[in-house]
Amino acid sequence: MALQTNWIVQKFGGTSVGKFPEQIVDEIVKVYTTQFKNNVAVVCSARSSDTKAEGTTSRLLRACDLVCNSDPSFAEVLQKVRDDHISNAKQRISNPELQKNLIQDTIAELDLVEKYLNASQVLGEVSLRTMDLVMSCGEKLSCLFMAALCNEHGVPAQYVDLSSVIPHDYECRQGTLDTSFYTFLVMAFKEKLQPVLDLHAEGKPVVPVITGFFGLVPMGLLNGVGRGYTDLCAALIAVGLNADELQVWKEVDGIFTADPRKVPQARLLASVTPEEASELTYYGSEVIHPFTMEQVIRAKIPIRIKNVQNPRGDGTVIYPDNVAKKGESTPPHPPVTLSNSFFEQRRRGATAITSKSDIYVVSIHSNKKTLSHGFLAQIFTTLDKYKLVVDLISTSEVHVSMALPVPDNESAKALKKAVEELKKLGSVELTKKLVIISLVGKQMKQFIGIAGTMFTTLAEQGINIEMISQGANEINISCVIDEDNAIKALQSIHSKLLDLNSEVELGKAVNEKLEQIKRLAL
Ligand SMILES: Nc1ncnc2c1ncn2[C@@H]1O[C@H](COP(=O)(O)OP(=O)(O)O)[C@@H](O)[C@H]1O
Ligand SMILES: N[C@@H](CC(=O)OP(=O)(O)O)C(=O)O
Repeated sequence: MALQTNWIVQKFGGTSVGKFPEQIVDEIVKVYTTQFKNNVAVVCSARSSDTKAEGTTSRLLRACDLVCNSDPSFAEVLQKVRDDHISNAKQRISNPELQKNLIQDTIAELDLVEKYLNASQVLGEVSLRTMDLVMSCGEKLSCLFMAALCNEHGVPAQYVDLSSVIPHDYECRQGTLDTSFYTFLVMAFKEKLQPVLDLHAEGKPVVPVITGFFGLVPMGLLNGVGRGYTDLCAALIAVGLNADELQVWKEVDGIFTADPRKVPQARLLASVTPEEASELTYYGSEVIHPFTMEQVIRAKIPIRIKNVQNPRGDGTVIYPDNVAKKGESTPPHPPVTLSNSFFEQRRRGATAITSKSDIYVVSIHSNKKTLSHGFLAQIFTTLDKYKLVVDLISTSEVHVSMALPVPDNESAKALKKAVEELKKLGSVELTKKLVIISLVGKQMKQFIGIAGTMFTTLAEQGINIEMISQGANEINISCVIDEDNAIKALQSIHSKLLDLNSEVELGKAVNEKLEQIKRLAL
């Protein structure tokens, strides 16, 4: 039935490569290649030995910032990256030949970065292109190391560098990240992987260890895609290889009904739809880069989120609930071919709850009697000028409230300037230290009273609501509250709408109907 290629793409994040490289090789890559007989392609992000904020990509970007400010201490930051990678190589690679080559390659890559940054210092600027070149070093070093570790541990592996797949003149020809660009990338990746595919065809399988950095993107990778770009890279490789599954390995068992660090009762979800995964990521639960989904879903490739520290766990599958599986031309026709898990999925009202911190609310009260035409346009032009994005908005006749993420000093300064300009339109009120609480679920629109329960629960807890908004796609109900109440809000709403018992009660009537259909189908 299904057109299986036996290829599985496994993406490992920076902290996993930093903390658990041996487990990745021995308990994951080796198990999938030798025990499950899969063809495995590995994609890695830049190493973070502890947190992402202190990881290699963050350090390389900090070095770029220092150069921009004519601060020569960028060399010290680069030295940290150098020391970290060399000591890691010495500690973890014992084969003298492999270790020597790894250290040589590591030094060569970092020397190159130093050259770029020295030149930038002379020029007094770091161009987007240079920033991408510098950033690519993180994934190169990480993959050089992981390829060496695989070989040392008896898994034949080959380093594959995608950092130069985009031709220099590409920007002139295209300029945006559109479907044609993605199609081009998929073809370019396939070409780059052809030698590996040839080895497989000759019966000499080798695991490609592929840089999660994929070249000098039009507008720069940070501008165009943002941090977390390796997820997208892995997705495009999965499409290129027509993989059976894209596995995104993290340090959490999968997607939970809430952040398990904040809500101890949170449950692991067997599956979520791509829309739900996107909303959860956007509203604070860093699950997967949102651009990833579109690519693999088009190619009907399921994404599975799994835990590096618990490789035998099932994880969470991200897959549309209305699309046929790979190899099937149409979706499975209900109810006969539907599995139990499908029914399980149908039962719930809300799927998960998430919170996004560092939110400010800007409220503008127009000085005209009614909203004049152009009022909203003026507001958004001002916000756009200062590169500020709006997460939620609610309007009344003469009033507009907007929730904006202000995660750093730079955006706080930009907002201050924007507020000064907005004062020309009316009175402006700014409220800080807020969070957005979002309830996400594709089935929510079929349930009456979920929003009611959410807001009554907050009222019962004595939590004041600054702003309410329901996403136009009806899979998200959000509100803004004081940040001090975030955990209380998450836990109390979870207990009313997402704990196993509450869910059973809420969905009782629907469940009975589904059981009836199921019985009829058997
Ligand atoms: N709904 C959720 N399900 C799972 N994890 C979540 C959720 N919301 C927030 N998180 C948090 O997201 C983090 C993602 O895991 P991690 O492997 O650390 O990410 P990365 O690989 O991107 O660095 C976890 O620390 C987890 O606590
Ligand atoms: N190194 C990049 C790419 C990435 O995807 O990272 P991670 O997979 O660790 O989120 C970053 O930090 O943005």
